[in-house]
Amino acid sequence: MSALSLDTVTVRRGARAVLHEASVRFAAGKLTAVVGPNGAGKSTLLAVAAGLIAPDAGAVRLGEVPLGKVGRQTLARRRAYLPQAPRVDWPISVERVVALGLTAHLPAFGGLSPDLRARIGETLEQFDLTDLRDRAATELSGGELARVMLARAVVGTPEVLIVDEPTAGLDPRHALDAGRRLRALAEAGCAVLVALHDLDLALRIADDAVALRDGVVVEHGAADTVLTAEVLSALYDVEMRVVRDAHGASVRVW
Ligand SMILES: Nc1ncnc2c1ncn2[C@@H]1O[C@H](COP(=O)(O)OP(=O)(O)OP(=O)(O)O)[C@@H](O)[C@H]1O
Repeated sequence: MSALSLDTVTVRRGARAVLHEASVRFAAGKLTAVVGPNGAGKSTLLAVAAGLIAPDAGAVRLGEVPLGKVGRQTLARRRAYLPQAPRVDWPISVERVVALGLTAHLPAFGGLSPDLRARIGETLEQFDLTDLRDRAATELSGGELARVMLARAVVGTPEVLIVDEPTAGLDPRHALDAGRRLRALAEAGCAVLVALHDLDLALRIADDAVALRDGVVVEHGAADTVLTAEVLSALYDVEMRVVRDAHGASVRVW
């Protein structure tokens, strides 16, 4: 059974299908990179998978259950979604932003249990945010805020984590850290879906990959069969090579 699946899902914007009959399965314990050029439909695929957009045709299922039949609180507990370039609009501390990721886990009344407090502390630590915990989130740099929002998405240990371009704006160390955290979540059993323009990171962290172009899933499978020179060159309309050495693989654009 897949943790999350899309079955011939179509999303239309006006007369145009920006996602066309997409069928993809995301397994528990796997990190899937969603790649493709600008406008290919990656964010649309992620938003429909998260239940934020209702498909015009086809079905999205969490486990065996259609998303429309999953209650809102259950959905908020079981899947986390982090959009591209998230914002915080009012001055709230970093620690509280991260705590918001636990909202669906809270009892209706009363404060945070020691357990949940400890989880917030551990998550701040993992994302190198302990020193920033009392800072207003509105006063952070773009990369710092990106780390805070990723921490908020994972603090509730979701079964399915959907993340749109989590490393945009991060410096190399924090981009790698974020990639490692996503990998660790997958290894702990979470189904992780990540839209990525950073193909080197995709090669490094992905088990599976989905290649999208013009709203169509052109390839879907094990990352080493999708993230190949042939597929990537056709996908991005530019000649690409995948170079492997003792340190791993990277993509070169010719
Ligand atoms: N609200 C909307 N109304 C009309 N068209 C839209 C809307 N949202 C997205 N689109 C169009 O749908 C297509 C897919 O957009 P999407 O954001 O999913 O692409 P993407 O692969 O995530 O792109 P990028 O890499 O640039 O972030 C694009 O052509 C976009 O212009």
